[in-house]
Amino acid sequence: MSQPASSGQRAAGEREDAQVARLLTWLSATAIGFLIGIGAKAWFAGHTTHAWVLWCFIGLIGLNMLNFARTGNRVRQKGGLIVIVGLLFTYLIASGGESNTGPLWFYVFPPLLFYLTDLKTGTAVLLFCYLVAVVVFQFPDLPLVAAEYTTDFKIRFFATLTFESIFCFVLEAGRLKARNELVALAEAHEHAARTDELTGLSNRRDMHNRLATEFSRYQRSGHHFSIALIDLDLFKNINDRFGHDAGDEVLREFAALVKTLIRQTDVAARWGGEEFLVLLPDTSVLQALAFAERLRFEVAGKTFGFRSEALPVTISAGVCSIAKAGSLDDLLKQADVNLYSAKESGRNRVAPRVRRQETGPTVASGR
Ligand SMILES: Nc1nc2c(ncn2[C@@H]2O[C@H](COP(=O)(O)OP(=O)(O)OP(=O)(O)O)[C@@H](O)[C@H]2O)c(=O)[nH]1
Repeated sequence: MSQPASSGQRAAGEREDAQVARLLTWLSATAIGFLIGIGAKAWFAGHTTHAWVLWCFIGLIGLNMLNFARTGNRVRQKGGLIVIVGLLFTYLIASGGESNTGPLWFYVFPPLLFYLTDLKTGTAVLLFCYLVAVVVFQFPDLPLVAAEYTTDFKIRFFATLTFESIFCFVLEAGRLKARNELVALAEAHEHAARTDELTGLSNRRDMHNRLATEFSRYQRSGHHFSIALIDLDLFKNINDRFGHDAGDEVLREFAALVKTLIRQTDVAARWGGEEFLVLLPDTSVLQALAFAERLRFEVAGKTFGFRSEALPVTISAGVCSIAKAGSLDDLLKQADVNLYSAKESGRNRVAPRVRRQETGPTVASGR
């Protein structure tokens, strides 16, 4: 039986995606604002080259935003922003920025990095940036390196940055753990909301949703589907003679048997009490009758046991195809009428018009 992909996980992923998209836009816009301001300050202080370099970064961020608006590729947008910010910080460390305060901007990097990437990538990029910073600090004579820092500053810079990085790593790891636990919890709740506890099959609510989906598909594309409404015969007797636990065991065993007989695309649900409904997509009424008859035959031939007692179990089934019904309600009603007729004609049979055979499953005719 096919289960839909977890919507808990999907919803969490979509929410996070939208959140990251908002954050990226906000960050890019804020970075542009800062760069305009700091560039202007540098310009009026007479550091025109510094101002132009900062404004060039505005162009890069703008291009990155435009590229995202055009392609919608969020991964590339994230990667682009990280590379641009990394280059900007490298420039600020190498140039010293204004009054050698450039490296201070580096503190923005760790939280941004861990939020935008996973922990492994974030750590790897951060270590690479550390390496760049070490090279710039240790080799002030390198081309494009204009700043020199005191040993005291370097030690404090690395110590505080390392502390901040570890702190961000731990916080992000905690956030991810809590997020994963929440998603798992949401999934468990979602699963419980659509599953019958006793049999592990879909419950009535889930089946209603699946029927509605299948009906829309039928209306859209004309794909037929059928249903088989199945009821365990004289189930009350089993409860009365062998006890409620024995009855429960029969329901579980029957559900397990159904699971082995249906296709991946079929869905079996406990419709209520000792009644089950199987949804058979892309299945004609003849094929559905063949399935129901096979199930009936297997149940009649199977030994249901409870505490060394063999329990007499048979089923009756009413089958109907959407081709014979105008609506879902009508489909369910007709299946119910057919089930009733199967019961009326002596139980352990499939309706409509299936020839009873104890030697093997055979469908006499369809509707
Ligand atoms: N053990 C157990 N019994 C249940 C469960 N749900 C419903 N039942 C029992 O199923 C029985 C259904 O009995 P009836 O509706 O009289 O039907 P039946 O005995 O199967 O007779 P027919 O349907 O006419 O063949 C009742 O005794 C319910 O208590 C369940 O979850 N576990």
